[in-house]
Amino acid sequence: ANSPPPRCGRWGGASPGPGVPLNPPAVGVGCPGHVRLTHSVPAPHPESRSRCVAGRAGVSCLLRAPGRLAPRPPVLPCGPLAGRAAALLGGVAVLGAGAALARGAACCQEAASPGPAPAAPALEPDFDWAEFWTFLRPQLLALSAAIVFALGVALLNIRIPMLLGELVNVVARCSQQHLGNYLHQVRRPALRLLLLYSLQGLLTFSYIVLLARVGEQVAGSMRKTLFASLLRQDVAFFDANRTGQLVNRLTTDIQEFKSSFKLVISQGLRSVTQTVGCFASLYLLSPKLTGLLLVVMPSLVGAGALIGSILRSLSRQAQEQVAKATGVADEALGNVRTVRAFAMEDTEVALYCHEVDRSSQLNEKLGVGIAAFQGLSNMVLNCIVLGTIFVGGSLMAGEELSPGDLMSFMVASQTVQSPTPSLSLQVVRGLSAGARVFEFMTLEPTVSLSGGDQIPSHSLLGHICFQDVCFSYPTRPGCPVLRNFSLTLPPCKTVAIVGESGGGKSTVAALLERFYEPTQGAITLDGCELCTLDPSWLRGQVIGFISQEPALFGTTILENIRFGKPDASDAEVYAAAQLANADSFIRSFPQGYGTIVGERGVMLSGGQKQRVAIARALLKNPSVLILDEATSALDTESEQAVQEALERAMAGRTVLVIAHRLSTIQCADLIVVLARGCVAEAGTHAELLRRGGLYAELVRRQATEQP
Ligand SMILES: Nc1ncnc2c1ncn2[C@@H]1O[C@H](COP(=O)(O)OP(=O)(O)OP(=O)(O)O)[C@@H](O)[C@H]1O
Repeated sequence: ANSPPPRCGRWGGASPGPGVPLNPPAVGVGCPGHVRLTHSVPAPHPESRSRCVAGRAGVSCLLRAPGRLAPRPPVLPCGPLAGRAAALLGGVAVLGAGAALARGAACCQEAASPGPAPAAPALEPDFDWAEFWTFLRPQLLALSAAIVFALGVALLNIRIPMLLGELVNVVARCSQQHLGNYLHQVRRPALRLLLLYSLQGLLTFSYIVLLARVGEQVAGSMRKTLFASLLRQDVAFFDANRTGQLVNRLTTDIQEFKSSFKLVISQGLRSVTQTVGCFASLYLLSPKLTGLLLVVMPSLVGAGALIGSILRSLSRQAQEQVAKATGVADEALGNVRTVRAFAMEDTEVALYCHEVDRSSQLNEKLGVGIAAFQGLSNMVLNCIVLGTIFVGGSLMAGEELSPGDLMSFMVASQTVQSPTPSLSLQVVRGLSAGARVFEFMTLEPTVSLSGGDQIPSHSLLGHICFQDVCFSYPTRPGCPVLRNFSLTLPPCKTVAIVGESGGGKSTVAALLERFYEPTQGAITLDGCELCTLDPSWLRGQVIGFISQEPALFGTTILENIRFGKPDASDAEVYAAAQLANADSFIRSFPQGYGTIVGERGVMLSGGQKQRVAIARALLKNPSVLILDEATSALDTESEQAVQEALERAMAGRTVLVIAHRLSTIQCADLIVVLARGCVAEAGTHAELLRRGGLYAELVRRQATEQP
């Protein structure tokens, strides 16, 4: 009855409406002087209040701490089939045949087992064999040895049924002819069998160890390369892909690929060798019985392939549904404070139950399919065993076949049939998982992380110009956010951008950080176009960015501050913290700078987090500082501490302030009102008030909204 609300668009931002560009001239200020920001009007803008709740949930943060999901335990290849021969001696060939299919069924079941949310791309990417080869090549020696050992096991599996037949013949002869020296007669074939079993055990141990090593090395390198590749991608890439999907590629997909790879080498190679070898042995044992098998086998394999493809598709649907359910849980748990704040626990539980129920239905359907497949296969395989005994018995009666040959035939024919169903399913799953991993591994970002010119620190002024910049987000190419936007930020001056929500203020900061490239126009730093400058130098040494919702990592305060400059000494960290007004509160903690801040800094207050973030930004001593609504999420008391820190931090730097609370930017050298993607008004606070335009209207509105 309580059908849950659709999830799409829950966190979606409003798209900008069509705007009329005003095309104002480029604006700037020239008078030098120290700037102090005041905070005389503490009343928050209503938008700021709403951000205070949503922002804490991490919805609008620019930086996110990477999620960590524990990988599933590795799946070892299935064991050899040698035990089956002994079982057959006791006349339980039926169970042996069923066991092989049960493994196939188990693989299907595992396929549908819960895991982290997988990616759901519209089109399945192709598997990149060339890329795969680069990971495999360093492991070639170990892999070759593993293959040789696995082939050795396969050859022994062909040979063992023959020896079993010989042993049965000896046993039959002894019992028929009542030979007294039974032990003497069976000793030789039994010892040979024992030797082969031992060798088979040793080879099996060796190839599994080697394959585990190769699998881990390949998977490890793939994980490292994929992670490095993901971190290199453009910010737009992260707009388009959910974190859960990306983490899934790093964990589940690589795990799946590794399991399939190992299974293909261990079982696939063995089964091909065994099938060819066993058919040859079967033909030598009895051409007539082999002919019978050849008539039945193709139809069995065909039917198996058909049912297998239906099961695979069901398995994929079930896996996607499980991922959907996991996604709902992931989102709710990740935003638990927002869920709590809105008393949405029951709705979230209902939503999760809905997805889990659908997943259970699909998995039950899959279970029915697997059961039918297994039941039918068991019946057919047992009929083959029965047919073999029936036809073989009549051949034995005509003395065309010995009991030992019949035994060998039955064991060898089971070896041929066993590995097929689970393997084909696993190969398909492994290839699609591998294709998803390689898809992002080979993706090249449009802006590389490093490379380009650097301005020597002694001549760096921090003079920034936006010249007729037009911009649309790559995920919304038809919606222009900035239209012929022009602005100059003179060195060591503070320029504030104000305007309606969604007007493009944060976008200006994102372009300056080169998170995105302008669609048209240019941005220059001291006359050099940003696109010619080294992005890692620009972000690492020139620009300090402090956002409304600072993203901290779940480690110590010291390490969080040092994130701004990894080679900074402890003394430098303490100095930055003092400048950021953070040193005293950090030292008041029992562990001081060694205090763990919790996931995304959850164990610190908003104001404390912000001051740690300011210290982190100041540690690199940036020439340009961007403050993106840095105090709007704070209460008056915290704001005061942060504001003091910011004022100290701004001295002697070019500063771009994005503000909602107009009270905080009254002393800026230049205030720019952004409307519909371009500069609608520009001037000092006093000038703009005198003009009585948009800015004056904003000030008036904020004043009346004060409690
Ligand atoms: N990553 C993104 N992908 C697509 N569109 C975006 C993205 N970020 C912002 N937008 C859109 O761009 C427009 C400008 O957003 P921006 O965040 O720059 O506005 P703003 O003036 O800073 O707003 P606010 O004051 O509410 O923070 C909005 O319509 C928003 O929906």
